[in-house]
Amino acid sequence: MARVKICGIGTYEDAMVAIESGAHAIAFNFVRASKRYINPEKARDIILQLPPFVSIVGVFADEPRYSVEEIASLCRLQVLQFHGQESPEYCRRWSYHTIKAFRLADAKNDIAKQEQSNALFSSWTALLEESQQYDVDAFLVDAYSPGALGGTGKAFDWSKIDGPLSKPFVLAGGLNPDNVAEAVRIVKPYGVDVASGVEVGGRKDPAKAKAFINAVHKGISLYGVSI
Ligand SMILES: O=C(O)c1ccccc1N[C@@H]1O[C@H](COP(=O)(O)O)[C@@H](O)[C@H]1O
Repeated sequence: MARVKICGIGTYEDAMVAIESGAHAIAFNFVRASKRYINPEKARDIILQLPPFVSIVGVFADEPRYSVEEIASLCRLQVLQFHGQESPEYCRRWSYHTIKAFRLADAKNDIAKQEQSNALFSSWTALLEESQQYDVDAFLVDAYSPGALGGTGKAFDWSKIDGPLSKPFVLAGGLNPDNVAEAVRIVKPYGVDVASGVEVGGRKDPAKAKAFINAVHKGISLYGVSI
């Protein structure tokens, strides 16, 4: 089945909801502008109480390299997700697994002029071309939502995905228990990532998280192969 990452862990309870539901990875958000931002010390306190065999991911956006290094070491992160305008050079030579996130808008006109960025595209071809510059371990594609870097619960038009990326592909943006089985069937991603879709009142919800992972099981697919 597709790997599942639950993003935006804010409490120990959130983490255990994700883990007990069967998530393969959980993510802590260190993007200061995010409503899911967590202070690194608080994240560390949670992480040190967690059981093994779960990948711990840190989400960053245009954070200076030294600061990412500090947080990754403090929190014993295993994976870094770069969700801003990080360059190919910035994304190289980390001693952690790395994921570069791009955002895909449904149409060119949707993109506000002041938001043009090297991580924001309206065509799969352009995204694919840019991705070739990056030496990372996986790519994540999220929806474009004006004024936000991610975590908005908005999906993009999956039919725009046209051809494989060179590294494992994580689908994100507006996934929830009702649409993720179809998303997995259509897109056949390596993994799926969810924040809003498993929350109630800003906290991870056990029923939604379990329903999400059950639905991923129904969609199946890992690397495009049904297993
Ligand atoms: O979750 C956030 O608040 C966030 C903020 C800034 C960058 C990334 C963020 N989260 C990522 O957004 C996507 C999709 O979230 P959603 O399921 O649509 O709510 C996911 O990749 C998160 O890692």
